[in-house]
Amino acid sequence: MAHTMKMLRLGTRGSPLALTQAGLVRDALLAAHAIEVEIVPIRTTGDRVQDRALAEIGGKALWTKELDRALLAGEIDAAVHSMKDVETIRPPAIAIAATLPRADVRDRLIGAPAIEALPHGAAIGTSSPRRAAQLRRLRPDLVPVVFRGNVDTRLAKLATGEVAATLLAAAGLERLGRHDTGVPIPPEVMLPAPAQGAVGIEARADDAETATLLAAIDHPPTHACVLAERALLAALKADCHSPVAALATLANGVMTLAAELLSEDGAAHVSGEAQGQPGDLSFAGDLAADLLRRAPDAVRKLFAA
Ligand SMILES: NCc1[nH]cc(CCC(=O)O)c1CC(=O)O
Repeated sequence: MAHTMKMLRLGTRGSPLALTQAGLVRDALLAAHAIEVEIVPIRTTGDRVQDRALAEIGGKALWTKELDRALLAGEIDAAVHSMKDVETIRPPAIAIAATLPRADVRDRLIGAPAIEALPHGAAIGTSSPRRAAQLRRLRPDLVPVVFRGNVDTRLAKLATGEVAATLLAAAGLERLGRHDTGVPIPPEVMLPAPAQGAVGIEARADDAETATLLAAIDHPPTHACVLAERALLAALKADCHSPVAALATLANGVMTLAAELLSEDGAAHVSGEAQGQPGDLSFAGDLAADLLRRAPDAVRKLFAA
């Protein structure tokens, strides 16, 4: 053999969804380059701790810490993430090198045909402060209960009748082949989490070779929208445990960023929208400041602490 092909080691969490997403990244890389790709599953804190609400653990970097360590130690060349689980502030030595095209951004309700159709006082399985607050804004009688585990675990728990319904991201359900599970909730009714539906690939900031390989599979519109949603989070000093929703969309080169902040019980909320150019995300920070200015106290105290 004259040549050994370049081998790119791709770190990922080990859940079925994470492995599926890593497979999408591998397939895209193999289609773009004559390289080999090895998928390296890594167990994260978030995978180990299944019995408490993540927000309760209060831990940071639940899904990324171990992958960050492996990346910085050179055990892997890149890490695949659901971007909505990635901390707002990343280590300076790690860069978001690419994002795949975004999937369906909506949440799906599973267990009832519509939020209005849920029985009075129904228990809804979710550990997402955003989903719990949005549900209670629409239906203050509903009772969110802690619901953890990967997508299959949650669907199995729902089947036991422990809760009347649950909400899951359409993106994850689609990627797992569950095309008929649940009904999509329009973003006008329930704005999704920042970066929902976007798969990102991170690499070491000083690794130019990997950056070049990943640039070939980047989807710039998705990348720009994810950066805008993350810029809003940064300006709010929020993270994936904050009751905040945000969605950026691009049309004719103009980006529109919609956002909503809620109190934990959804009784207080504020929402707004801003437009700008994808090359200058200052409008995201301006929107954050405007929302905080207009927010009721019960909302403001959760942000920009
Ligand atoms: N927090 C868990 C998580 N992280 C990413 C997804 C789904 C895929 C995505 O939104 O990109 C999910 C499950 C869910 O919210 O239903």
